[in-house]
Amino acid sequence: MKLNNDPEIILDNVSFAYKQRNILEDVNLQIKQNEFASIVGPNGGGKTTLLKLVLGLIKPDKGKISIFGKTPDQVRQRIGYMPQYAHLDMDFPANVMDVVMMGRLSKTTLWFSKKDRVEALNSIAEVGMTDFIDTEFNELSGGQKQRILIARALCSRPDIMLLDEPTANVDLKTEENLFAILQKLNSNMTILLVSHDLGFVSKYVKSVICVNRRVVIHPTTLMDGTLIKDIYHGDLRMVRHDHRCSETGHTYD
Ligand SMILES: Nc1ncnc2c1ncn2[C@@H]1O[C@H](COP(=O)(O)OP(=O)(O)OP(=O)(O)O)[C@@H](O)[C@H]1O
Repeated sequence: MKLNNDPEIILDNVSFAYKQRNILEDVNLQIKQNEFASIVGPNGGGKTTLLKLVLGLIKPDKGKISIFGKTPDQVRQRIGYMPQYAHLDMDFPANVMDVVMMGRLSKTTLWFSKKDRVEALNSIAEVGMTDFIDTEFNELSGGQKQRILIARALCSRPDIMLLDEPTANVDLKTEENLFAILQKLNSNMTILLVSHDLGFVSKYVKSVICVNRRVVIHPTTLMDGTLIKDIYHGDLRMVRHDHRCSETGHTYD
């Protein structure tokens, strides 16, 4: 696979406000192909808002967003999205296959093709859930639901995957399994993932985007200490914070 060194996602001086309340201000961000970045920051800091801007669900008040050199709307089909689990209303009967097939719905056709079904089955296999194809979504455990939601985002075969807290409410073992799935996918797609953890992230994460009205990108440092591994039960990377992320923005020590 040939890597393109030009940034895939560019946010150029982007600001966004809800009802005149500034949520994101002067955001400059460049994400390259095959990046695996974790988006961290305090509650209400603007992480989901950042994902929605990249998806084109909301538009910047100021500045420009370019993805593969186009607007988010123009490349929407190339982006997979897994929304925050807590925001998902799945209070209707649907089995695993139905839920994953929703990821193949397009604006142009109202029916599914054989290819749609094959892609859905492949995505379910990729997250290790083939045995659950006919199971009701609501009967799955939290971790199994998260896997199926990843499969739903995956089955449109996106070049970029946006995931909003995919490991919320799952135990550490399940979290590790989900990250292992994402690492495999990262070999041919760019991954941006909102995470609740501020100090440590999975060893697969290459950089950390810190969002608190303003946005700063950090490198990650591989942890090889057994103590941290014992405490967190997994291989982790530490976020190198050489500044403070505060309400008023980012100040350097
Ligand atoms: N549709 C909306 N209308 C008005 N305000 C909104 C709307 N959606 C989000 N907000 C506000 O924008 C701010 C940023 O919200 P956002 O969901 O981006 O934060 P977040 O960093 O993802 O938070 P969390 O960690 O709690 O999920 C919050 O103060 C929130 O109340």
